[in-house]
Amino acid sequence: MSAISVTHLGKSFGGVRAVEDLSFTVERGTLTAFLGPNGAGKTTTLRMILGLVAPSEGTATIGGTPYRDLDRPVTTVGAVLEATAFNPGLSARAHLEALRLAAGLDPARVAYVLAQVDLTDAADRRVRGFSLGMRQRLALASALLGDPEILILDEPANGLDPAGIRWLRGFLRACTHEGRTILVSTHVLAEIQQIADHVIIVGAGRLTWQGPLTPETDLEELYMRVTG
Ligand SMILES: Nc1ncnc2c1ncn2[C@@H]1O[C@H](COP(=O)(O)OP(=O)(O)OP(=O)(O)O)[C@@H](O)[C@H]1O
Repeated sequence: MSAISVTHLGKSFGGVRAVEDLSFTVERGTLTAFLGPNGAGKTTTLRMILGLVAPSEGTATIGGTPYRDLDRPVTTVGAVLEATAFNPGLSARAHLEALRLAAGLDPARVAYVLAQVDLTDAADRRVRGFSLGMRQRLALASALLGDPEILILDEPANGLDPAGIRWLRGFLRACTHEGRTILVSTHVLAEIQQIADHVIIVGAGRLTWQGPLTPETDLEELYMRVTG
Protein backbone atom coordinates (compact mmCIF):
# COMPACT_ATOMS: atom_id res chain seq x y z
CA MET A 1 0.00 0.00 0.00
CA SER A 2 1.38 3.40 -1.00
CA ALA A 3 1.77 6.08 1.68
CA ILE A 4 -0.26 8.54 -0.41
CA SER A 5 -2.49 7.83 -3.42
CA VAL A 6 -4.07 10.51 -5.57
CA THR A 7 -6.53 9.16 -8.15
CA HIS A 8 -8.17 11.21 -10.91
CA LEU A 9 -8.19 14.19 -8.55
CA GLY A 10 -9.81 17.39 -9.81
CA LYS A 11 -10.75 20.75 -8.29
CA SER A 12 -12.60 23.76 -9.66
CA PHE A 13 -12.89 27.07 -7.83
CA GLY A 14 -15.82 28.68 -9.64
CA GLY A 15 -14.57 28.93 -13.19
CA VAL A 16 -10.91 28.25 -12.28
CA ARG A 17 -9.71 24.70 -12.95
CA ALA A 18 -6.97 24.34 -10.31
CA VAL A 19 -6.39 20.56 -10.58
CA GLU A 20 -7.34 18.31 -13.51
CA ASP A 21 -7.43 14.48 -13.56
CA LEU A 22 -4.29 14.19 -11.41
CA SER A 23 -3.08 10.72 -10.38
CA PHE A 24 0.14 9.75 -8.59
CA THR A 25 1.40 7.72 -5.64
CA VAL A 26 4.02 8.43 -3.00
CA GLU A 27 5.80 5.28 -1.87
CA ARG A 28 6.71 4.61 1.76
CA GLY A 29 10.12 5.74 2.92
CA THR A 30 10.73 8.02 -0.08
CA LEU A 31 11.24 11.75 -0.30
CA THR A 32 9.07 12.91 -3.19
CA ALA A 33 9.47 16.40 -4.62
CA PHE A 34 6.24 18.01 -5.87
CA LEU A 35 7.19 20.63 -8.45
CA GLY A 36 5.49 22.98 -10.88
CA PRO A 37 5.14 26.65 -11.83
CA ASN A 38 3.21 29.18 -9.71
CA GLY A 39 -0.50 28.39 -9.86
CA ALA A 40 0.05 24.82 -11.12
CA GLY A 41 -2.18 23.38 -8.38
CA LYS A 42 0.40 22.08 -5.87
CA THR A 43 -1.05 23.74 -2.74
CA THR A 44 -4.60 22.80 -3.76
CA THR A 45 -3.53 19.16 -4.22
CA LEU A 46 -1.74 19.04 -0.85
CA ARG A 47 -4.80 20.59 0.83
CA MET A 48 -7.05 17.98 -0.76
CA ILE A 49 -4.76 15.19 0.51
CA LEU A 50 -5.05 16.73 4.00
CA GLY A 51 -8.85 16.97 3.87
CA LEU A 52 -8.79 20.80 3.96
CA VAL A 53 -10.26 21.24 0.46
CA ALA A 54 -13.00 18.96 -0.89
CA PRO A 55 -12.13 17.49 -4.32
CA SER A 56 -14.52 18.20 -7.18
CA GLU A 57 -13.59 14.80 -8.63
CA GLY A 58 -11.46 11.83 -7.65
CA THR A 59 -9.91 10.72 -4.36
CA ALA A 60 -6.84 11.27 -2.20
CA THR A 61 -5.93 8.71 0.45
CA ILE A 62 -3.26 8.21 3.09
CA GLY A 63 -2.37 4.54 3.51
CA GLY A 64 -5.62 3.78 1.68
CA THR A 65 -7.83 5.95 3.92
CA PRO A 66 -9.09 9.50 3.26
CA TYR A 67 -7.48 11.91 5.76
CA ARG A 68 -10.81 12.71 7.40
CA ASP A 69 -11.41 9.02 8.15
CA LEU A 70 -8.02 8.40 9.80
CA ASP A 71 -8.28 7.16 13.40
CA ARG A 72 -5.34 9.19 14.72
CA PRO A 73 -4.41 11.75 12.03
CA VAL A 74 -1.59 13.43 14.03
CA THR A 75 0.22 10.15 14.51
CA THR A 76 -0.16 9.27 10.82
CA VAL A 77 0.62 12.47 8.94
CA GLY A 78 2.18 15.80 9.90
CA ALA A 79 1.83 18.85 7.68
CA VAL A 80 3.40 22.25 7.23
CA LEU A 81 1.33 24.49 4.99
CA GLU A 82 2.15 27.93 3.63
CA ALA A 83 1.82 30.89 6.00
CA THR A 84 1.42 28.87 9.18
CA ALA A 85 0.04 31.22 11.86
CA PHE A 86 1.11 31.12 15.50
CA ASN A 87 -0.20 33.01 18.52
CA PRO A 88 2.59 35.62 18.84
CA GLY A 89 2.18 35.85 22.62
CA LEU A 90 2.91 32.17 23.23
CA SER A 91 6.34 30.63 23.57
CA ALA A 92 7.37 27.81 21.23
CA ARG A 93 7.05 25.37 24.13
CA ALA A 94 3.56 26.64 25.08
CA HIS A 95 2.43 26.38 21.47
CA LEU A 96 3.61 22.76 21.22
CA GLU A 97 2.23 21.92 24.66
CA ALA A 98 -1.25 23.11 23.60
CA LEU A 99 -1.11 20.94 20.49
CA ARG A 100 0.19 18.00 22.51
CA LEU A 101 -2.64 18.26 25.05
CA ALA A 102 -5.29 18.55 22.34
CA ALA A 103 -3.95 15.42 20.64
CA GLY A 104 -3.40 13.48 23.90
CA LEU A 105 0.27 12.81 23.19
CA ASP A 106 3.11 11.83 25.55
CA PRO A 107 4.41 14.94 27.46
CA ALA A 108 8.01 14.01 26.54
CA ARG A 109 7.27 14.69 22.86
CA VAL A 110 7.47 18.49 23.29
CA ALA A 111 11.12 18.58 24.40
CA TYR A 112 11.94 15.89 21.86
CA VAL A 113 10.59 17.76 18.83
CA LEU A 114 12.08 21.08 20.05
CA ALA A 115 15.48 19.37 20.00
CA GLN A 116 14.78 17.81 16.58
CA VAL A 117 14.36 21.29 15.05
CA ASP A 118 17.16 22.94 17.09
CA LEU A 119 14.80 25.19 19.04
CA THR A 120 15.63 23.98 22.55
CA ASP A 121 17.48 27.19 23.48
CA ALA A 122 14.64 29.41 22.18
CA ALA A 123 11.82 27.23 23.55
CA ASP A 124 10.66 29.71 26.18
CA ARG A 125 10.81 32.83 24.04
CA ARG A 126 7.61 34.29 22.62
CA VAL A 127 7.00 33.47 18.97
CA ARG A 128 6.52 37.22 18.36
CA GLY A 129 10.30 37.61 18.34
CA PHE A 130 11.02 34.61 16.11
CA SER A 131 12.69 34.97 12.72
CA LEU A 132 11.05 33.43 9.67
CA GLY A 133 13.46 30.50 9.86
CA MET A 134 12.58 29.89 13.52
CA ARG A 135 8.87 29.98 12.65
CA GLN A 136 9.42 27.43 9.91
CA ARG A 137 11.26 25.20 12.37
CA LEU A 138 8.43 25.57 14.91
CA ALA A 139 5.96 24.58 12.17
CA LEU A 140 8.09 21.49 11.47
CA ALA A 141 8.18 20.69 15.21
CA SER A 142 4.36 20.91 15.29
CA ALA A 143 4.14 18.52 12.35
CA LEU A 144 6.47 16.03 14.08
CA LEU A 145 4.70 16.12 17.45
CA GLY A 146 2.65 12.96 16.83
CA ASP A 147 5.73 11.14 15.45
CA PRO A 148 3.94 10.65 12.11
CA GLU A 149 5.23 8.31 9.44
CA ILE A 150 4.31 10.80 6.71
CA LEU A 151 5.20 14.49 6.35
CA ILE A 152 3.48 16.80 3.84
CA LEU A 153 5.34 20.08 3.46
CA ASP A 154 4.26 23.02 1.29
CA GLU A 155 7.26 25.18 0.34
CA PRO A 156 9.11 24.78 3.66
CA ALA A 157 12.18 26.57 2.20
CA ASN A 158 10.16 29.73 1.51
CA GLY A 159 11.94 32.77 2.90
CA LEU A 160 14.81 30.82 4.46
CA ASP A 161 18.36 32.19 4.27
CA PRO A 162 21.20 29.97 2.95
CA ALA A 163 21.99 28.59 6.40
CA GLY A 164 18.29 27.85 6.96
CA ILE A 165 18.04 26.07 3.61
CA ARG A 166 21.08 23.96 4.42
CA TRP A 167 19.60 23.15 7.83
CA LEU A 168 16.32 22.13 6.17
CA ARG A 169 18.16 19.79 3.79
CA GLY A 170 19.84 18.01 6.71
CA PHE A 171 16.55 17.88 8.59
CA LEU A 172 14.68 16.30 5.67
CA ARG A 173 17.50 13.80 5.17
CA ALA A 174 17.38 12.85 8.85
CA CYS A 175 13.60 12.38 8.62
CA THR A 176 13.94 9.96 5.68
CA HIS A 177 16.73 8.09 7.50
CA GLU A 178 14.26 7.63 10.36
CA GLY A 179 11.99 5.92 7.83
CA ARG A 180 9.53 8.75 7.27
CA THR A 181 7.81 9.40 3.95
CA ILE A 182 7.97 13.01 2.76
CA LEU A 183 5.97 14.80 0.07
CA VAL A 184 7.37 18.31 -0.33
CA SER A 185 6.46 21.10 -2.73
CA THR A 186 9.27 23.49 -3.56
CA HIS A 187 10.70 25.83 -6.18
CA VAL A 188 14.30 25.33 -4.98
CA LEU A 189 15.35 22.73 -7.57
CA ALA A 190 19.11 22.66 -6.87
CA GLU A 191 18.39 21.98 -3.22
CA ILE A 192 15.75 19.28 -3.65
CA GLN A 193 17.85 17.53 -6.32
CA GLN A 194 20.32 16.64 -3.56
CA ILE A 195 17.81 14.75 -1.42
CA ALA A 196 14.75 13.65 -3.43
CA ASP A 197 14.19 10.05 -4.57
CA HIS A 198 11.21 10.74 -6.76
CA VAL A 199 9.81 13.73 -8.61
CA ILE A 200 6.26 14.72 -9.58
CA ILE A 201 5.90 17.75 -11.86
CA VAL A 202 2.54 19.41 -12.50
CA GLY A 203 1.54 22.17 -14.91
CA ALA A 204 -1.87 23.84 -15.14
CA GLY A 205 -3.26 21.28 -12.68
CA ARG A 206 -2.20 18.24 -14.72
CA LEU A 207 0.60 15.74 -14.26
CA THR A 208 3.44 16.63 -16.63
CA TRP A 209 6.14 14.21 -15.50
CA GLN A 210 6.87 11.74 -12.74
CA GLY A 211 9.71 9.38 -12.13
CA PRO A 212 12.71 8.53 -9.99
CA LEU A 213 15.53 11.00 -9.56
CA THR A 214 18.84 9.39 -10.43
CA PRO A 215 22.29 10.91 -9.76
CA GLU A 216 22.56 11.58 -13.52
CA THR A 217 19.31 13.61 -13.68
CA ASP A 218 19.73 17.35 -14.19
CA LEU A 219 16.53 18.37 -12.42
CA GLU A 220 16.55 21.98 -13.62
CA GLU A 221 16.99 20.87 -17.23
CA LEU A 222 14.22 18.26 -16.85
CA TYR A 223 11.89 20.79 -15.20
CA MET A 224 12.44 23.40 -17.91
CA ARG A 225 11.91 20.82 -20.64
CA VAL A 226 8.62 19.45 -19.30
CA THR A 227 7.14 22.77 -18.12
CA GLY A 228 8.44 24.99 -20.93
N1 LIG B 1 -9.55 29.28 -2.71
C1 LIG B 1 -9.37 29.55 -4.01
N2 LIG B 1 -10.28 30.24 -4.71
C2 LIG B 1 -10.13 30.48 -6.03
N3 LIG B 1 -9.05 30.09 -6.74
C3 LIG B 1 -8.11 29.39 -6.10
C4 LIG B 1 -8.21 29.10 -4.70
N4 LIG B 1 -7.10 28.38 -4.34
C5 LIG B 1 -6.34 28.27 -5.45
N5 LIG B 1 -6.94 28.87 -6.50
C6 LIG B 1 -6.44 28.91 -7.89
O1 LIG B 1 -6.10 27.60 -8.27
C7 LIG B 1 -4.91 27.60 -9.05
C8 LIG B 1 -3.85 26.71 -8.40
O2 LIG B 1 -3.38 27.35 -7.21
P1 LIG B 1 -2.37 26.65 -6.18
O3 LIG B 1 -2.19 27.60 -5.04
O4 LIG B 1 -2.85 25.29 -5.88
O5 LIG B 1 -1.04 26.57 -7.05
P2 LIG B 1 0.47 26.29 -6.59
O6 LIG B 1 1.03 25.33 -7.58
O7 LIG B 1 0.52 25.91 -5.16
O8 LIG B 1 1.16 27.71 -6.81
P3 LIG B 1 2.43 28.43 -6.08
O9 LIG B 1 3.66 27.73 -6.58
O10 LIG B 1 2.33 29.84 -6.57
O11 LIG B 1 2.22 28.31 -4.60
C9 LIG B 1 -4.51 29.06 -9.21
O12 LIG B 1 -5.05 29.53 -10.43
C10 LIG B 1 -5.16 29.72 -8.03
O13 LIG B 1 -5.42 31.08 -8.29
